[in-house]
Amino acid sequence: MYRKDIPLEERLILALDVPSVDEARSWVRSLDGIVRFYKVGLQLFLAGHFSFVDELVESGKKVFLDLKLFDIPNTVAKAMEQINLHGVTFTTVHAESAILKAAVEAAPKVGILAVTVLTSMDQEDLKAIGAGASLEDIVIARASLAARAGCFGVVASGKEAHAIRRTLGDSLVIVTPGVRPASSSDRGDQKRVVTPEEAVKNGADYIVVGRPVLRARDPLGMVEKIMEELKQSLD
Ligand SMILES: O=C(O)c1cc(=O)[nH]c(=O)n1[C@@H]1O[C@H](COP(=O)(O)O)[C@@H](O)[C@H]1O
Repeated sequence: MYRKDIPLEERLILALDVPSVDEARSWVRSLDGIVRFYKVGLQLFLAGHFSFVDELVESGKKVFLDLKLFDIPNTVAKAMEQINLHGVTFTTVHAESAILKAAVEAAPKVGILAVTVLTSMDQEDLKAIGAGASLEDIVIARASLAARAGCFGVVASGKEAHAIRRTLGDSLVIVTPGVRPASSSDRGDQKRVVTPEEAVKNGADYIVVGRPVLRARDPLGMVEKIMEELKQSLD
């Protein structure tokens, strides 16, 4: 079951996967009063650095800084110390025990989300890198590491959200990307997709959406549709 204490306007995290700060600003402006939570990923961070992150935070938006850190614990801890200075709500770290523990310790002000298995991967992709276990077992193993390391939550596909809830209860928030509204036929590079409704029903607390909004003919209409679907899916 998803967490009940999160306002509806914060459950949709818009992925600002755009090449410039100007474009990002224009999205945020056009969604003022509708979307309150934004994800800054590698592309935009490399364009706008922390000054754009600070601008978003100062304007009252919540920021998910998605840099998917993966390095030795000391290096991740030093990077996390920088992130800890900027008022971001969530940031991502790949799920390995010592790395997660180092990240949590170094950034007490940031909600650390452990990346389980990317939504662009399927069982075949895992096999190709020598992982013999089932995709779901790997997601559960990584989510369990996240819980033990004191992470705030995990990034996981809506396909495995239910299994995470079944195994770990509601100790972690679940942030779900790879979301495609039923009307959207374009999955892009995503292999494990769910609708907003399926994500919530399976236990996701937040959904992350990029291209279905950014490439929509009517982006505002798409956001409203997703919000409405979220609202209907919450009890
Ligand atoms: O950490 C993430 O946010 C993430 C994890 C994951 O497993 N899959 C995934 O798609 N994402 C991010 O979620 C967003 C999804 O974008 P769209 O596929 O365009 O909706 C992108 O910014 C990805 O970087």
